[in-house]
Amino acid sequence: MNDPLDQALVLNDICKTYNVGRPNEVRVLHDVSVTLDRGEVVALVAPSGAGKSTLLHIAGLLDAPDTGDVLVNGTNMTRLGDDARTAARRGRIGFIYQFHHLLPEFTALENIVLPQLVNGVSAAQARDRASMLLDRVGVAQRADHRPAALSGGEQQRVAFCRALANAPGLLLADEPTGNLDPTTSDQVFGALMDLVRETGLSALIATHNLDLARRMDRVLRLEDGRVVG
Ligand SMILES: Nc1ncnc2c1ncn2[C@@H]1O[C@H](COP(=O)(O)OP(=O)(O)OP(=O)(O)O)[C@@H](O)[C@H]1O
Repeated sequence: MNDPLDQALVLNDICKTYNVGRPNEVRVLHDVSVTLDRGEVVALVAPSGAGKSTLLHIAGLLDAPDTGDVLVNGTNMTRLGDDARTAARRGRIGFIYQFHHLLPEFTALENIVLPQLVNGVSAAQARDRASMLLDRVGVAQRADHRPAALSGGEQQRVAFCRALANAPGLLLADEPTGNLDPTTSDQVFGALMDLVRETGLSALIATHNLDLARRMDRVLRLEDGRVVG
């Protein structure tokens, strides 16, 4: 039996239904179980509407399952109160969306500094880490630009850095390059994978792009709210 501490993420028999008891009830996830070992990078491939975003939100503690358990680094998050769950989300999990969601009034650097300040890191340390991350993804020269002055690929690279700002053990990404043209998507995805591998992160990355999926350790398929392989 595996040591639970070797598992970055365990989803056990997750069920989720929206609008329970109403005519528009949608059963989205049916007994979904997923395990990610530490350092493993897994692609989540699913047709539109299959429940991929719902699953990522539950794994990222942004939404709660109706039944089932979510364990991050061996800690059962479903049993925690709201404050402890928020702290765990901030410190242990990085999230990347299809759209960057950077704060428009702050520079690239400041967007990566802010989540660290919220997590209690000193301003000097936070700036050092933000600079280091921007350098790793090749946008150090854009540190003082606001998001509107960056290209789509640069914005998404900055969003990767923000997700890694607090050195989480687990990265969750929902179509992280889905908003970019194919060439840029390929380059930006390469930068993300380099960063993930260098930092030894575990990651669950949803994508419709099978070429990108093949660059990960394993592909998990979700259909009609069930894991099919
Ligand atoms: N808050 C909600 N209330 C009601 N139904 C919802 C809600 N969120 C999602 N759904 C429904 O649940 C199903 C799964 O949605 P989800 O967003 O998880 O799919 P997805 O696989 O990520 O799709 P896509 O690839 O198109 O983003 C869809 O039928 C959707 O309409």
